[in-house]
Amino acid sequence: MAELAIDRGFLPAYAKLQRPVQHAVLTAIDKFSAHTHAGIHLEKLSGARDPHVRTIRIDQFYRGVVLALGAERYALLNVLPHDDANTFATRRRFTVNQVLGVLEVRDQAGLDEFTASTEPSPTTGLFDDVSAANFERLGIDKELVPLLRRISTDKELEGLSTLLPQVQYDVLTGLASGMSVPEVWEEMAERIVDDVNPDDLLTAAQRTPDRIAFVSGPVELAAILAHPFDVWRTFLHSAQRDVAYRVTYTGPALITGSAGTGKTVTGLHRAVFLARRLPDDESKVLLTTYTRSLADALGKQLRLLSSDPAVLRRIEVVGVDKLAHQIVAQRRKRITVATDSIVEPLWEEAARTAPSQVNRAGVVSRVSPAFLKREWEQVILAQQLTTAEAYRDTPRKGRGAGLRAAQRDQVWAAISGVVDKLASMRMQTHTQLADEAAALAAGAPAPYRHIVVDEGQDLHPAQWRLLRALVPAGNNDMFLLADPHQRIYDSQVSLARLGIPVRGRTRRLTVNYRTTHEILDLSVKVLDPHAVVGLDDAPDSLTGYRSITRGSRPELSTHRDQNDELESLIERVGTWLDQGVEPHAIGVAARTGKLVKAIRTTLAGAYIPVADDNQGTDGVRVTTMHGMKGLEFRCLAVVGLDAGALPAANAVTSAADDPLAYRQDLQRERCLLFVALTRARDVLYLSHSGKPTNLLPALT
Ligand SMILES: Nc1ncnc2c1ncn2[C@@H]1O[C@H](COP(=O)(O)OP(=O)(O)OP(=O)(O)O)[C@@H](O)[C@H]1O
Repeated sequence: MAELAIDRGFLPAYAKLQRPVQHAVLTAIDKFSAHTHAGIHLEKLSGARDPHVRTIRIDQFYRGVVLALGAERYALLNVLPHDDANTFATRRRFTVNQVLGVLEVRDQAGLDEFTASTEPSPTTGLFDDVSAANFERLGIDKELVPLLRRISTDKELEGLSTLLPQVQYDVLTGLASGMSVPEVWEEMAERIVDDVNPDDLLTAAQRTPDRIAFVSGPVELAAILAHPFDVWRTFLHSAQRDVAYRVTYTGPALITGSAGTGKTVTGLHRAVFLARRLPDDESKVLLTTYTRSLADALGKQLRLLSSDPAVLRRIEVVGVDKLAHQIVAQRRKRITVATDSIVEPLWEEAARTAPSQVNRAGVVSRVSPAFLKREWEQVILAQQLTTAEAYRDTPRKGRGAGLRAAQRDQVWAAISGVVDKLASMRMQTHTQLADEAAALAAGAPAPYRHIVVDEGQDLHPAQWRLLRALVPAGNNDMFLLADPHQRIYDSQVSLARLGIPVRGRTRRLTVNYRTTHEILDLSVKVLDPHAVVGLDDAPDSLTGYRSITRGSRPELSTHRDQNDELESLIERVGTWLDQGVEPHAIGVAARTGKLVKAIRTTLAGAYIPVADDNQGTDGVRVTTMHGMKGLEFRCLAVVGLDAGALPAANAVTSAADDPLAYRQDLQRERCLLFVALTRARDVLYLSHSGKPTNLLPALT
């Protein structure tokens, strides 16, 4: 019986078809599976670049393009109107990558045209440093090398993006983005195979799950086609697949990768993979993340990925704060969480009444509320210090200028005042709850078999201690996803010191699936060029971080005052809506809650629907840059990018008071802007009134 596999490119093509054509496609697929080879009308094409390509009738206007893999197996590549299908089919050639043994497709006619229209580079070529032998080692075809020698700019290379086989293009963009040959090779190393047979397309296709899905039957096919836009459900990038589907990690694994590299997607696949392998008892996977709204989003995506009740029953999705709350609630009924609006005034009062300090240079300064709060969370709670003596002796790594013993006593007294007040009000912050929950969990049997953590870069040590206590140490215990470039709170965590050793089990994802090249280029320039330190205590660089799509350049709009700026925002959002962008696919971000409020009122006043979680209404999402974490939008406006607002004055220590803290605070503000900008998929609009922030690079 003939068997049909689905190519990745077929899904977006299917999504665009009218319902009756989609229906005809399903009928054709059904017939295909029911017939033997002899019974299927597969048409060979004259002039085809590849003898294995065929077309198949869908209806009187549409044809499917099919690749014969051998042994009565076929892959459905595309469905197009008759003439377009023929053009698509005749231009393409299918080969086997000489190093990875995977199936490759190239637009051979396009490559021929490109070669004919490109002059040899008169200046330095983009790949002058890469020898022919190294190209071969990285799986680049010999026949392509003369063409590559003609490429001298990123833009020219990009002209090849739709023509070259994807894996070879990935290698070339890696090299062009500054990765060395060994670094690119390292990324491929685990996937290299020895016995590549260039004529065996079937084996090659079976090795290419990021392109070709062999479908077990009509049920699986229907599940894939039910959400054709969510390609990630079926086709993971090979690097994502490698980490998500590895059978055994001999302990905690850390997956890093900057914004949009598919960490969440990879974590979801891992959770489902682990759940499927659990024995049929009460064993569970915990899938957790930083906030409740992120956990809700994870839950929704999880249900998109798997509808199997047995799998869903075994995966518990819950935000880490709620988790802590639940655990403490099992012990005592009355828990009152001290929210920011309760705690902030306490810190302000403590800072106002604390004695002023004199630093080593003799400069007198007052402690700020933010300093006290961070000192409590990042030193005292992080290290579980309970006495002034313990605090006096403790290292304050990463916390800026040193404090002498007398100063530490003053700081301790100020902080204790706040902690005592909270206790007298019988209230606890989320971090305190996590600390208590961690202690409770450590004394009880671990309830989960596996834990998957998304957005790990912002978790507090107390939250890590809690998670550590909830799963027994061993194979596949913890699967952690984090990006230190998106750290927007203060937690500087060393996993090793928290009993979560990831050495030898860290992997990095580098391909951004969300954001266009143009948006990513701008976003990366916002970050400090110095490498940041990851949760594994190692420097985390952005080498090789790249996008696979192109789009329009981000636009910076300048205004004389805020009213004018908001008027333009209304116009811009209105244009997006008129263009058919759905309200929920539009985001607006600002640095402060105050500006967010003003924007909401302005948009609502212009009859633009604004999302409101409290009321459960859908619409354009307007939120602070902090609230943007983990989200994404087709069109995004980031407004209020004024020098006076970003970096936010109250979030940055003065450089004169403490140069190290100043640098850290500035870095956090950069990360925050980076998080906001990288939420955009296709279009990014920026605006300011007054002097623009200097965190933003010049836009040309
Ligand atoms: N293999 C894939 N195929 C198609 N789309 C993908 C793939 N992997 C990720 N994506 C898409 O790219 C976008 C970013 O993915 P995801 O949110 O998982 O990245 P992330 O690394 O968690 O991002 P961030 O850290 O910025 O929140 C999503 O729209 C996702 O659906």
